[in-house]
Amino acid sequence: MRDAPDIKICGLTSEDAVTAVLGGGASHLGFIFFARSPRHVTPERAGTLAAPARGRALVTAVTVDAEDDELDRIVAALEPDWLQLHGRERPERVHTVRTRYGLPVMKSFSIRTAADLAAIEAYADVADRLLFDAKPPAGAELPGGNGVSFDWRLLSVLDADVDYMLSGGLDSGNVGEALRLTGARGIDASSGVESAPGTKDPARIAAFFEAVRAARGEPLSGARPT
Ligand SMILES: O=C(O)c1ccccc1N[C@@H]1O[C@H](COP(=O)(O)O)[C@@H](O)[C@H]1O
Repeated sequence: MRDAPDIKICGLTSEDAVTAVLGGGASHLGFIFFARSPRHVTPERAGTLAAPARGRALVTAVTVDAEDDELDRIVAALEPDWLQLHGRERPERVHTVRTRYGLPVMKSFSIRTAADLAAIEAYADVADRLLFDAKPPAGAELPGGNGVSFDWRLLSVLDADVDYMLSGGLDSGNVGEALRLTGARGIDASSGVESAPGTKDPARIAAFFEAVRAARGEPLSGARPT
């Protein structure tokens, strides 16, 4: 059996959500720094929310084409373990960010067709991990967090050693299929575990973790030994 996937729950804005995500066994927590997002938090608020995660899960700062001064503030206040670059950052910029902060960088790619995967080659030496998200729908305000999926079978052309997280519209109803169809070493969910944009739902979070366990044939947390 494949190793258990990393599980990142992104866009956390409340203590209750952080508790639910840590209780489920997440490997990564994500905080969004993008003013137009309903999940946007200040660096200071993210730092407070992240406190219980230290030593239990990796804290990820999600930014979109952020300049150095914004990244400086985020890194100082949050002390993230990872930086997720979810904009149009070129390979040179990814390299600069990684070097400036000495942190691992996850670079996102917007996927709709097979041709969209061509972009990843240029990032092979500068990104520590890739993240595949669906291309935002026309007119979308956000570059991510839109709750839409892409055709996961497109990823079958990737070499087995490509380390990526899969995101885009994942929820408890489809994550099992996503794991079955892809070689994702990590999965990332945001709007699929919310009751409304920006409001994480502890029951949906718990259902997401249960669905991952079920897909892997692991005992469910509610199951009692007989
Ligand atoms: O969630 C947001 O609001 C967001 C804003 C700006 C950049 C990225 C954002 N979210 C990322 O989008 C993907 C997929 O989210 P979803 O599950 O489809 O809602 C995830 O990696 C988030 O980190």
